[in-house]
Amino acid sequence: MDTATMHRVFIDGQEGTTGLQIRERLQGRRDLQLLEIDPERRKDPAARRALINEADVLITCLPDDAARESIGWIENPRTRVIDPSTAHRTAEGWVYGFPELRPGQREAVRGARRVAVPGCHATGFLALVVPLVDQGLLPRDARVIAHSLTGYSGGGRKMIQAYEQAEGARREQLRGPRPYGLTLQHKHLPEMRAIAGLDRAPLFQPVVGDFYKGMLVSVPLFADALARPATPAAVHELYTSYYAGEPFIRVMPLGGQGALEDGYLGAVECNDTNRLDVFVFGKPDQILVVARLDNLGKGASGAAVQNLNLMLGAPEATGLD
Ligand SMILES: NC(=O)C1=CN([C@@H]2O[C@H](COP(=O)(O)OP(=O)(O)OC[C@H]3O[C@@H](n4cnc5c(N)ncnc54)[C@H](OP(=O)(O)O)[C@@H]3O)[C@@H](O)[C@H]2O)C=CC1
Ligand SMILES: CC(=O)N[C@@H](CCC(=O)OP(=O)(O)O)C(=O)O
Repeated sequence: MDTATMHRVFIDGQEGTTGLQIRERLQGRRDLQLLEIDPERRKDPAARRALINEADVLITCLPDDAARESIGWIENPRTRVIDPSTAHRTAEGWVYGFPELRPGQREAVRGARRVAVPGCHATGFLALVVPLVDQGLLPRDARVIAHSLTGYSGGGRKMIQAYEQAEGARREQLRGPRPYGLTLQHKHLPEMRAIAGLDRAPLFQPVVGDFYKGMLVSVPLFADALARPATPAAVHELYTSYYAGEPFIRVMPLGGQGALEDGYLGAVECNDTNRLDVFVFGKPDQILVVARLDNLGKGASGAAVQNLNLMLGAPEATGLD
């Protein structure tokens, strides 16, 4: 393909955690031309503005305010946007970039001019909860609880440095898992509630651990609080048929058979892929559903590239599948 027919992509924030991972996934793509900014000028508004308006697709791997600013500089009507930041996930005029979420979503992404990449915790949560709500098993007014265990890369460059450069007593402290979001106001709550169509936000509590990446999002359910009687096997069957044919979502055997090690569920087995594994555990009166993903894969950069491919009419595979 010559450069005149290649899709021009500009990653604003190309040196950050998400930006670097997107670039890695796009390496070697012959249908794309990556517009590179001079590293010395990567925060220079004039240099960024020029590339933004040269691009067919702008990907904003930036803090929320910088992402809003970058998108505000678009003058070229051809420039489409993929925004991995938190700024537009429930905003009017934006498509939520989770193609597998429900029928029609993939088509909506294909035709979209503005796509918001879901948050990593929200990706796991919604993969579990949307099928239950849409199939009428989980009432919209349910009181939903969710936990998430995540690697530290989700906290961006600063947190990565904090973990990787710690020494002495501080290093010892960081070995232990650390619950956070303890005001119960995590920034993913608005998208969790709105996209799932729940009447109220879940009670959500994440934990960060001393490992680079990998994520387990879990939602416990009492069987008698569901809209109709359901066993773990019935919930497993529901997910299996809901996600049938989806290349990146894998419903694992009931009870995690064959996927647990001495009864333990690993958090890192989807790393370096765009995959999300769904697990169903339980006994007759209690059900636990768990999503496993790479927080930097299906939880961020993999999802961004999957959306980019759909928008460009390219094969959906993300380079690291
Ligand atoms: N959708 C998802 O699942 C995920 C999304 N994110 C989101 O993606 C965005 C980036 O996160 P992440 O990659 O982890 O963050 P990082 O901190 O690793 O990277 C952000 C990058 O943006 C640069 N930057 C900051 N301000 C400006 C500016 N005004 N102009 C140009 N560059 C700027 C930073 O440079 P410097 O370091 O020099 O300041 C850094 O290189 C955030 O909004 C985050 O919320 C993150 C993880 C998952
Ligand atoms: C460990 C850690 O701090 N993780 C981040 C994950 C952020 C994320 O997924 O993404 P967005 O920034 O795009 O929302 C957090 O929980 O806020």
